Amino acid sequence: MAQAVGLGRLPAPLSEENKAWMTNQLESYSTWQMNAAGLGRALYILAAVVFSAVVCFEQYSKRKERLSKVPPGPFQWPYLGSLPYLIRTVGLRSSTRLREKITELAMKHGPLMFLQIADTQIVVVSSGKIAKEVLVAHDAEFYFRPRCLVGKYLGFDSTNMAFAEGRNHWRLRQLCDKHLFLPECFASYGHVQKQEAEKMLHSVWEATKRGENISVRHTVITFARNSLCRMLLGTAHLDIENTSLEFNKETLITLLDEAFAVAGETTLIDLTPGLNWLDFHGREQKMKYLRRRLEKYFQEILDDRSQRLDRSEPEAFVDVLLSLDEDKTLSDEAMMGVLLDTLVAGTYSISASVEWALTELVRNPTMLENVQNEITQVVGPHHIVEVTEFSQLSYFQAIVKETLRLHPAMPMSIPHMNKVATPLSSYEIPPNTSVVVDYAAIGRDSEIWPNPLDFDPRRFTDTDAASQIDSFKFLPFGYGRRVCPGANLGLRLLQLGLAHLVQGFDWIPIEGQLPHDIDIKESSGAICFKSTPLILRAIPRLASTLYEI
Ligand code: HEM
Repeated sequence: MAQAVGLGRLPAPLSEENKAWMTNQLESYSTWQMNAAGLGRALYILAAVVFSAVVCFEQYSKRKERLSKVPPGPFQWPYLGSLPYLIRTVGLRSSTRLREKITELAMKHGPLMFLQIADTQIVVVSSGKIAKEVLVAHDAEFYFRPRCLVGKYLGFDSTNMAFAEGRNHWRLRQLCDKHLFLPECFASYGHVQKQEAEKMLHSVWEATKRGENISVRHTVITFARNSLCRMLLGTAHLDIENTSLEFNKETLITLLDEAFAVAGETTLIDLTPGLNWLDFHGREQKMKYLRRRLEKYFQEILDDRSQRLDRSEPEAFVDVLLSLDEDKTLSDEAMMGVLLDTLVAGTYSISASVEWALTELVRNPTMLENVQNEITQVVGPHHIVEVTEFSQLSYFQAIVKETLRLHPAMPMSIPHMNKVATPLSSYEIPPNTSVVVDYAAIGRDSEIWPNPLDFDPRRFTDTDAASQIDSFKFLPFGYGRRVCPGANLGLRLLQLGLAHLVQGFDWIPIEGQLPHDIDIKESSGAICFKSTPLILRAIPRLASTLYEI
């Protein structure tokens, strides 16, 4: 046995047998250790799997329970909903087929459809019966508007009429109803509307003398925009040659056209705030820039009108707004919002409707002849039709109503929204759901309208349109608290414009086209125009003195 100085007795070296035994023990220990670690890991994985399964199951059950309460709709992926399908069929940043696709899906899934797109829930209503529940029984619940980029920028932080809510909305509507939209108010601007209609007649006549074809859309937009601008902003600034101020007619036309184009182009990104970060094309930047220009433009008008205001005799609606608001309860933004709202909503919806009516009349020459004969019978050959004569023109009125049924200028409502869970039919609509009423689908419902896609004014010759609206058979102006406030004014200008064009001219397709070559494809966008502008030949049919102004 070895002896080391100061270390005491050292253990004897291991025998070969012991060494082997130890190695064996160590090996089995490390195998055991490895097995234990593996087991731990396995248990950990198992726990994670069980936990995930429980969470998934819970999520699945919740989702199943939630989906069992909401109306039917297309297949929904967890978190993404129907986004992948819509991206595939419509595209993320395209507005072209979105409305069409939604209507198509609703035809497949029923008159009350639920659509989940990422973080946004949408309900689409396409029958009059359910629309009545939304707009009458639950009008107070579905009266709100979802937040969106258009409301933020072009609605001047949702202070305008289309996006304001609660007291602010109610106040704006009261004010506009009382000073602009009541028949006796807009009738007081009758001379302005008449002058603009006569100017339109004159401009078409001049174009026929030059042998030009007529762009009906351009002609009617000019008439509607000029009429509304003069009623809302006054005549002065439209004609003024004032180099120190930015406002002039050209600026206004550009701004309104841009606002109309931007506001109408709803894409999937607009519908779903959670996808706003995908706005690589800078739509938000475009709106921001447009809002700055609109603000500058309208501020100059407000300042200018405030200075020149003769409080005893307001010339235009803007003067009424300013004189009513000496206590400053209406912000400048709210005034700008209302002016922009009414100019854009009014100009383009009236023009789209007149263009559709004339499209159908040229496609059906007998109807055009019949309506011209009726106007000649009632009005005679020596003067141009007056607003007071419209009530005697029953066939003409039927044409207007049939146009609004088959081609409503605003085919879908601006989205409504509920803030609390709301029962609808036998379902429950979760809070913060956007509710879109498909007004076009209601007017084309084959259960109510036989051959719904045929343009047939006889549907309205013997019936009272108001009762059709009250029974929710067609709703061109919406209904309830969000009903179009400009419906009566819109109808008046639509009739005025159409009656002048139809009385003043025979309308025929341009050379090389037959009546039925004129297509009735619809544009995308919130306001639905014919997809290609209507270009026609006009042939004067009255004594030339009637076209002079
Ligand atoms: C043929 C003419 C017109 C048609 C077919 C039409 C149709 C409509 C429709 C369907 C709505 C949406 C209702 C909803 O959200 O459920 C609406 C709203 C609106 N319209 Fe019209 N409109 C016309 C003319 C006008 C005119 C001339 C003006 C103003 C001068 C106007 C101003 C508005 C405004 C401000 C709103 C938003 C109302 C709110 O949210 O409280 N519209 N319109």
